[in-house]
Amino acid sequence: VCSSKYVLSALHPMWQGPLVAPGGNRQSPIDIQVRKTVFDPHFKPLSPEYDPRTCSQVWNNGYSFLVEYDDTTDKSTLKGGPLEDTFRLCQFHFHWGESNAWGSEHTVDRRLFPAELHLVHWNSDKYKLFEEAVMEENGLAVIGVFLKIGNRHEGLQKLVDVLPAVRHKDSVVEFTRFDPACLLPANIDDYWSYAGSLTTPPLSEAVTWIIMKQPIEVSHDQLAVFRSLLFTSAEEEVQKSMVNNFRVQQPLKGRTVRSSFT
Ligand SMILES: NS(=O)(=O)c1ccc(C(=O)O)c(S(=O)(=O)NCCc2ccccc2)c1
Ligand SMILES: [Zn+2]
Repeated sequence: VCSSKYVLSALHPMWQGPLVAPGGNRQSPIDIQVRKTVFDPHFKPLSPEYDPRTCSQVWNNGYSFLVEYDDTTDKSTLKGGPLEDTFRLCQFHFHWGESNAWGSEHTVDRRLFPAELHLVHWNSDKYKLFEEAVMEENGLAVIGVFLKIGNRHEGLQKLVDVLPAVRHKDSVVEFTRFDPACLLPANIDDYWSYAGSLTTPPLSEAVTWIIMKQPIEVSHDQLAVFRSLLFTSAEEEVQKSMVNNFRVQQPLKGRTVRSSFT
């Protein structure tokens, strides 16, 4: 399990974090200007190998909902692509808007998507724990997948069906045997990669981002269930809809975005 309450509970009021982390020169998210990306012929095929049995729970941390995986062994890993080491899956979550017009964190030539999926992995070759890896520049690898409105996503529906059980902040529900590979697009060979950061506090500059070119399709109704979640806990008088949980875009600061395709 890679995210702990103490960090995240302080998350909500400042979840956008400072506009630019003090001294940050590799902050995320960014706009991917396709014509400025550089093809890297050395990228290997990306090889996600996920074991659905490592899926453990869904919790609402007051910022998004996280689907958490048991990351005490190398059962669900990501290798290849731009990565030199083996990275262990610890959680996935989403960012979305109050309307279908926006919601993603990254953009492609300024194009916004209604939502974005992040699969968070940490470098288990070099570090023993997520909390260690998150402090290191090669510590994390996050796969980003854009969501667009279209056909209902059958694989996602199992997750959508349990979301009402985690409506409030700090609620948790058991969730097992979910294969996150079903949320990847058909084509995982075409992606962009750049050196960036967490988009939530502590905004650590530890992330190798791998952004898929091909979006996945989800239905309007499925995304509407995301918006039925709440930022607030059951005790709070005023309930706030969990929407627009994305960070503002950050300056590229001279970074190169590499592509796996021409
Ligand atoms: N958009 S993102 O991929 O950058 C991201 C968003 C949310 C979280 C999270 O934990 O909620 C995470 S996390 O799982 O990496 N946790 C980061 C906060 C944290 C740091 C150190 C120890 C525990 C939690 C990442
Ligand atoms: Zn994220």
